[in-house]
Amino acid sequence: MARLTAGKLDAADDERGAAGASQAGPAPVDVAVEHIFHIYGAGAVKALDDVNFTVERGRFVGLVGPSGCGKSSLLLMLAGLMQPSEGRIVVEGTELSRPDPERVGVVFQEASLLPWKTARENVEFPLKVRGIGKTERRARADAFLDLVGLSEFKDRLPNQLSGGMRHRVSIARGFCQDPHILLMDEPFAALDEQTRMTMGNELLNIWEKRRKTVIFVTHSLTEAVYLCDEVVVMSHRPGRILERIEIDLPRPRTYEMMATEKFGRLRDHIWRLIRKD
Ligand SMILES: Nc1ncnc2c1ncn2[C@@H]1O[C@H](COP(=O)(O)OP(=O)(O)OP(=O)(O)O)[C@@H](O)[C@H]1O
Repeated sequence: MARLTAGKLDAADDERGAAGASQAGPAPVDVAVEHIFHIYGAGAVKALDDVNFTVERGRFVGLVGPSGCGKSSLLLMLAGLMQPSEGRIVVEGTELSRPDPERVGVVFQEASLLPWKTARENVEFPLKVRGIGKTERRARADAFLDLVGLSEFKDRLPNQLSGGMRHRVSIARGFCQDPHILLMDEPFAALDEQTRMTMGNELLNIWEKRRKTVIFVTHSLTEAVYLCDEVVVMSHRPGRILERIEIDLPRPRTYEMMATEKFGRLRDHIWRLIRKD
């Protein structure tokens, strides 16, 4: 599997100084979720109830909570794809009122690739839409396909790839757009456990190199603890924030850490919060 050797990626490093997490002092707030309330369909379903939190630049933040608590709704709002009934989302100091893929990119649960385009063309496509020239977009797509270990498969169509490979293409496409903030809605949910673990490690490898701000929705508490700097725990619907939990495990994360007492304590704590709610 490709590692972090793609020189082109260094050249494209984030001009915002996205490695803010490693700089002295607190990193700037990248995303502020300000008192979000949301009601679907003429008051029939109250989905979110005063959701309020901030995410600092360069952090990997998990969003967990019981099924139907409003995680996907919140992510759609963070992507500018849906407006809340009340409250606002502020990204880099500006209110987000519409999709802005240069600032906020999204990787959905379904790999959602265009079936008639090759892996490389799929990764390139959003760059093409943004008017980036062929040479540059191809170089960027190839670098990220290399990073997710798919250099040899870049000319294959999605139906010629395994489920795990399609997800890798999808993740390469998300990072390739080089958004400041990357939203991920259960990107590995459809994968078997082994592929899921591998993909989690690949994602961390890319993130450690790029230090994007990541907001990652998952149902897996193990995955949340393993990947994240912080886990935001939501209540049953209508979703509220129950607690923000700092995951103070060292990086790089390793498989062995999962067997430690600290890892177990963090996971149990989140589980008890969700269960008792
Ligand atoms: N378009 C809609 N119209 C009406 N109700 C909706 C709509 N979309 C979502 N809901 C309801 O809003 C609530 C929150 O849904 P949402 O999909 O955001 O939750 P979730 O936490 O992502 O769920 P899951 O973990 O099961 O994916 C649920 O009760 C859902 O049924």
